[in-house]
Amino acid sequence: MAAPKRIAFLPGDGIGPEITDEGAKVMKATGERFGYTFQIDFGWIGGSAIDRLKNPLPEETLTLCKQADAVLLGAVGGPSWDRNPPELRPEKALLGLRKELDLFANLRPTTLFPGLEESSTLKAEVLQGVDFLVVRELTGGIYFGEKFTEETPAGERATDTLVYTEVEVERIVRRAFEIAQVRRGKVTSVDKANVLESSRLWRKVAERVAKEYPDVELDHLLVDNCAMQMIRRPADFDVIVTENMFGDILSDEAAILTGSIGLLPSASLGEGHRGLYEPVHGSAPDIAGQGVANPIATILSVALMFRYSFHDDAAAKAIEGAVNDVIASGARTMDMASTESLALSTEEVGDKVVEALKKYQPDPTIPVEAMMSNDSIKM
Ligand SMILES: NC(=O)c1ccc[n+]([C@@H]2O[C@H](COP(=O)([O-])OP(=O)(O)OC[C@H]3O[C@@H](n4cnc5c(N)ncnc54)[C@H](O)[C@@H]3O)[C@@H](O)[C@H]2O)c1
Ligand SMILES: CC(C)[C@H](C(=O)O)[C@@H](O)C(=O)O
Ligand SMILES: [Mg+2]
Repeated sequence: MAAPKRIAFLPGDGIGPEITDEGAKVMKATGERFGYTFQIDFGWIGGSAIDRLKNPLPEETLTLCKQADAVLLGAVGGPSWDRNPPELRPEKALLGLRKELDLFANLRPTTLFPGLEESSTLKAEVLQGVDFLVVRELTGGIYFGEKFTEETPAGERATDTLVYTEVEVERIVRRAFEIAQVRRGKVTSVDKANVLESSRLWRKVAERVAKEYPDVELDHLLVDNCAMQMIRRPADFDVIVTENMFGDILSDEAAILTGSIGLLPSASLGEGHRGLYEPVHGSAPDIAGQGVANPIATILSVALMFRYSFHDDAAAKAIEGAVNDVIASGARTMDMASTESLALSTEEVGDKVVEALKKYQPDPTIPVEAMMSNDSIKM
């Protein structure tokens, strides 16, 4: 048997521990079926790390992540730390980890699960065929620019700067084109080139890179228009590539198409195989500790781990197929259920995915490569 995969396991805050338990359960069940073993190393991160070690991203956690094949993260943050100084905020850990591991490409797929059309606030006919991927730049832009606050005669003045270099834009745009080549061959580059200098650079680089991918169609949208088109004609999108903050906002908006933010997974990748896998949503302090959070975003993030870090599409597809089967069977956590009384717990949904995974049979008439949509990229 191959060497165990090393997993840095970072549950974090709020619902983080509840959902990552289910993610780990599904990861182990997938391992049993597809021949993997795991060395799972726990690390403190976020608010819980501040409370224990006075540091949102302790050195030992960072080392664990650097030594790992993949990182599985729950979420960080919560009201107890909201008044902390910037260096002692839970979110600082997330940004630090992304930067330290150079995870510049954040993939956030959005697909419609048959049977969940009614969970969305949008009309079912608008949602038919929704299957797109937001490729969010993750280590640059306004999140990482110079920031400071100063006293002025007009009172306090706060500054955040939005900076991108050509190299940063090129590598993320290139990644988007590579992904589009194995999807439906369409990239929408989203910017605010009518106002921002950094967006004008973004657009120029996107156009230059596009020439190397004649099989992929490129179009541009201004971010405000994109926010509107995403709910007006969501099925038209294939790959959306955009800068850090626009990607953050647009990917939460995309949750409305699937019916719940509790369904959206993400993979954060660099140049190598190591990746960080986490749900798009946060620590949901309003429902933490109740055992009602939806674990599917985390479980689907584990599927992305198999696909992008272990290059095993069959295993990834098995998890996604099992989630499809569980949703089709009517199993729902509170956020997806039509009435609260019918809702299952976090753990019950995780158990059902494990059961479905054991029974899951790929369709033998479809080769694995043809089943991929959000799938393989050249890395
Ligand atoms: N990656 C991360 O760790 C991450 C991401 C986003 C926000 N945050 C942090 O999380 C905290 C809360 O942020 P927020 O409330 O703006 O966003 P949130 O995503 O935590 O919650 C928004 C809403 O969605 C619901 N929700 C989220 N995940 C759910 C799930 N799995 N199942 C069912 N319902 C779910 C919540 O109950 C809440 O009503 C903040 O401190 C924020 O900084 C962390
Ligand atoms: C918690 C926060 C720093 C983070 C972000 O803005 O990147 C989150 O919203 C996300 O989408 O992963
Ligand atoms: Mg976000």
